[in-house]
Amino acid sequence: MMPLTPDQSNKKVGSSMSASPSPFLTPRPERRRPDSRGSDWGSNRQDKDKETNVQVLLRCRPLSDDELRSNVPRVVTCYENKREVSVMQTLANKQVDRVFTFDKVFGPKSQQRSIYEQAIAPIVNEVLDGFNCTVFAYGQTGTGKTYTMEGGMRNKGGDLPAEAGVIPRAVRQIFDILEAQNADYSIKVTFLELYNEEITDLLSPEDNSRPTDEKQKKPITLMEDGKGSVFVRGLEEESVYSLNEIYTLLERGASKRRTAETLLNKRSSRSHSVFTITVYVKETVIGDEELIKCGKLNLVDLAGSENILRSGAREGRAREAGEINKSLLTLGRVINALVEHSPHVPYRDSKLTRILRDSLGGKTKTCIIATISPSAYCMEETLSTLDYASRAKSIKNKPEANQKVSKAVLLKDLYMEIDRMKEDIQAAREKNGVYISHERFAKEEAEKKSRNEKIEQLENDLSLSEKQVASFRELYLTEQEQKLELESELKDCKVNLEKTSNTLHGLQENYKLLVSTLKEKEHTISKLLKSENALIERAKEMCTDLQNASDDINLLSSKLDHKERLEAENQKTILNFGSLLNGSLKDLHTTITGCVSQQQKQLRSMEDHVSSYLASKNDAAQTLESRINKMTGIYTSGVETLKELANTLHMKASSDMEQIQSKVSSQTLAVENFLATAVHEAKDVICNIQNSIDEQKQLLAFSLQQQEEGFQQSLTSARVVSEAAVNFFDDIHLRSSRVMKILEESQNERFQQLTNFEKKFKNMVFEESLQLHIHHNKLVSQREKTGPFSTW
Ligand SMILES: Nc1ncnc2c1ncn2[C@@H]1O[C@H](COP(=O)(O)OP(=O)(O)OP(=O)(O)O)[C@@H](O)[C@H]1O
Repeated sequence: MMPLTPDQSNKKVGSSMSASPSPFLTPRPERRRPDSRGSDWGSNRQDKDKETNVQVLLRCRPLSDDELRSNVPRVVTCYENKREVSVMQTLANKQVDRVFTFDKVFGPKSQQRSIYEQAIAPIVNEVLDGFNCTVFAYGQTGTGKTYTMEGGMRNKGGDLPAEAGVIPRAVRQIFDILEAQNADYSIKVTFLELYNEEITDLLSPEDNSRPTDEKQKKPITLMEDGKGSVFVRGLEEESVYSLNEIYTLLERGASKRRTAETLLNKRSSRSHSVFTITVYVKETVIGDEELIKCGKLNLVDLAGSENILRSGAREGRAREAGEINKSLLTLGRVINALVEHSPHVPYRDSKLTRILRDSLGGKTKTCIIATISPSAYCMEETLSTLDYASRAKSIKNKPEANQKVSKAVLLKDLYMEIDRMKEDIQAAREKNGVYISHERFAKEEAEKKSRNEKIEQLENDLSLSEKQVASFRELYLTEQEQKLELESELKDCKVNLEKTSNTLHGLQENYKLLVSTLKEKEHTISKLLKSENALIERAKEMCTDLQNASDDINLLSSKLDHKERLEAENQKTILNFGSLLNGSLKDLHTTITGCVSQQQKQLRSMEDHVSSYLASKNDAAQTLESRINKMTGIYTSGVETLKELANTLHMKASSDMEQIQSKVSSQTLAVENFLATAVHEAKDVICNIQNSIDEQKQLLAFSLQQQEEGFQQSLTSARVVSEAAVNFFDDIHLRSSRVMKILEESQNERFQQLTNFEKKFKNMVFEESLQLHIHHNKLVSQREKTGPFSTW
């Protein structure tokens, strides 16, 4: 490594926040030459036209241990691949997700290293290419701005720890690249703090003669260089030659930063800090001239935007928070004005915005890291940060590479700087007298000596540069000659141009003609299009009709299906009913047959009964007859005996005959009367019996007849019932088959109608497409006739 201008002492200079490479106050444009890395270094004219948006990255920190312990709900989800972050918001009892998109999104699990490699390393490369770049962290207090920007500085062994943030990593990358290129370089750093609108130098050496507060925080002024750029006058600019040196400075500066414990962060930064690293790299160029390339990286850690009540800030802290919010508010207004392209951008309203002027809407390449917390308790601030960052995405900067400075210029600038410093010292002496310690005097003397040596060296370089200027002059002359040649070429070109313009005129006439034909054609085409549209409309209507018809058919077929299903169900029910009825008829039939057979049995038994009864009656009549016959026999024998007795008596006593005769005759008369009455009675009895038998017979016959009639009647009624059931089923069957037939017919009819309609439709479409085709052909032939220039 060969550090350029090894200026061993600290020096006080005006540190510019603008694009001009401090400490060279008047950088001059030099001839452009290709960069050793292959980039078009110094291609400022091209760069000027290139607008780039401010890059906005979002980082969401993990929940802290306290938050995890108290089970704080998370409302933020990061989708790193989609570069989106969504916040779950509850509005009027409804969950609403607000989604924001950024250039890059880093979730709670993302590591310092990956953030650096993905987002910051390319920016550092741009710095080494001669651009001014700014990275700043913005977010609510306690969301990890300082963690992201600083993190852990270095391990005991000097290595970077895993939690090292953007600043230590950027510094390391710069050194690593320059060393690897074996470049001739010089690095200078400044570290300032902006607290309650006062700038202090975090790198100034401690002065033990001053009271504690004063010695640590020397106010420094912000000045404008008259060209719109801002620089900080009196800011310590330290030259650094090694990584360790820079880390020591960083640690010293960081330890001086004002921090305090708030409810939201145990070590809350109460100020904005700006760490600037300026890299000068010597370039070898054609001839003897040496050019110096300069790039600057501003790493800004803003104080946290905070809700004063929630952060628990009071009195001094509250004023602090108020100032912080005020400067952040101005930053917000500046961002809004830039996004809305307002004619006035209120940069001057706060020191923070004055310092960041070139980074917002200027020539610097800027990257904002917005930090948020996933906690539901911080949702309001998270949404405000996301809105802020989203708006910042639209800010456009016009990055320009810093112009390279020749050594001569550098030398001149250094002289001027020395003069100015001398003037400063003189002024200071004249005012109060200045005390400089021996040590410091010796140091400054040594510094002066080395500077003088440097000046000498630069003077040598200057003479070389002058030689180079001479060669450039020659180059200029040749270029002048070339210019003359070009001018004559230009004249020729003009003549050609005139000719071409004449041809163009002719062509324009042609064009007009063509335009009119084109218009006509367009008219025809528009008509054609209209008819086409009409056709399309009709086709659409037909399609809708067809659709409707098909819908109807579908409906009908679904209805038919339904009906068929119903009929099938009905038939099933009827069949069931029929089988049931058949069963019951069979049962009835069996019951009736059983009944008939029973009745027949009964009749038969009755007949048997009657016949046995008649037989018994007959027997009784016969016994009665036999008895009567016997009685008649007895009577006749009695009569004969009586006649014999009368004869004997007649024989025995003739005297008493008359008496006896009279008696006998009376007796006979009596007996005869008795017999006559007995016979009569017997005859009556027989007659009665006969009558009763007849009556019984009649009764039996009548009951038999009635039974038979009843049986016949039940038989006929059963027959009638079964006949009626059969008729009923036949009727149902007939009706269902008729319905089926009707349905089939209607279906066929519909189908026929549809096929007819389809045919008609196809015919129509065919005819219309034919017509279209004919039209189209006509038009094509017309176009072909009118010539090749006509277009559709
Ligand atoms: N990504 C992260 N991973 C782990 N810890 C983190 C992360 N971000 C922040 N922290 C921790 O959260 C705490 C607050 O972070 P930090 O001080 O960086 O916040 P800040 O935004 O700078 O706050 P302030 O604005 O108050 O200075 C610290 O203890 C830090 O270590």
